[in-house]
Amino acid sequence: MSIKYIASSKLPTPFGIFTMHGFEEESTGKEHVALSMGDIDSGEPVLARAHSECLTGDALFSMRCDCGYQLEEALSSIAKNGRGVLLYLRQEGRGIGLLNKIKAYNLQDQGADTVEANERLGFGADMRQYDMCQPMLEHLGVKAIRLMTNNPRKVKALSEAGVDVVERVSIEVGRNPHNDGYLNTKAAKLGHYLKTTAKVDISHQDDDA
Ligand SMILES: Nc1nc2c(ncn2[C@@H]2O[C@H](COP(=O)(O)OP(=O)(O)OP(=O)(O)O)[C@@H](O)[C@H]2O)c(=O)[nH]1
Ligand SMILES: [Zn+2]
Repeated sequence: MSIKYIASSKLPTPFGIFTMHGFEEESTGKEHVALSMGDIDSGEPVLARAHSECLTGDALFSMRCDCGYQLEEALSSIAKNGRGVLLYLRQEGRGIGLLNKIKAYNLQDQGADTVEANERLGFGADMRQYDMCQPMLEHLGVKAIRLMTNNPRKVKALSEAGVDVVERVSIEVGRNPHNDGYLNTKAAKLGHYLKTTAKVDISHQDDDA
């Protein structure tokens, strides 16, 4: 994929001062951002996250998913570590876009799980691509990463795209009653490395009492 580097600036956050780098996909015009901190071009593996956009979780405090919590955890871990990079990838709703994600949420409100909802709308469960990551990391001088993710497909896709992922670092945060089922579905159907919460069906417990 052809990616054009556009500009960099400071980005002060509650976690520390990052440098923000803006990139543009030449074929689609999609804009992606990298936030970096510390020395990331020394060749030493860099703590990294490739975070796909989730407007609802990242900006609107949604508790339906774990995205906002993971974004915060990733930035906080990078700051504590003193060096690292977060790629903020503009592929909302696992690549189906915001408005389709709202349609998918509507189906989930009626009982579908996150995978079934995508499929009912005619999409695959996960439509994302990670081809932009390698050129973004190369521009930043990053040679190898320790990737914060629970998603085995992400590790595989990044490796296949030419990124040297030397380690997977677990990032399991933010489980709550609103995203419990969503996280269990991610583990069961998408293969995420997440502890699942056991569901005990108590609906018939008193039937013979
Ligand atoms: N279609 C759809 N997309 C969702 C739903 N919930 C969250 N998303 C999107 O899923 C993506 C989550 O991306 P990541 O944070 O990279 O998470 P991940 O691939 O599950 O893997 P991790 O690295 O373990 O977090 C974002 O693009 C969200 O907008 C949903 O119910 N339906
Ligand atoms: Zn989300």
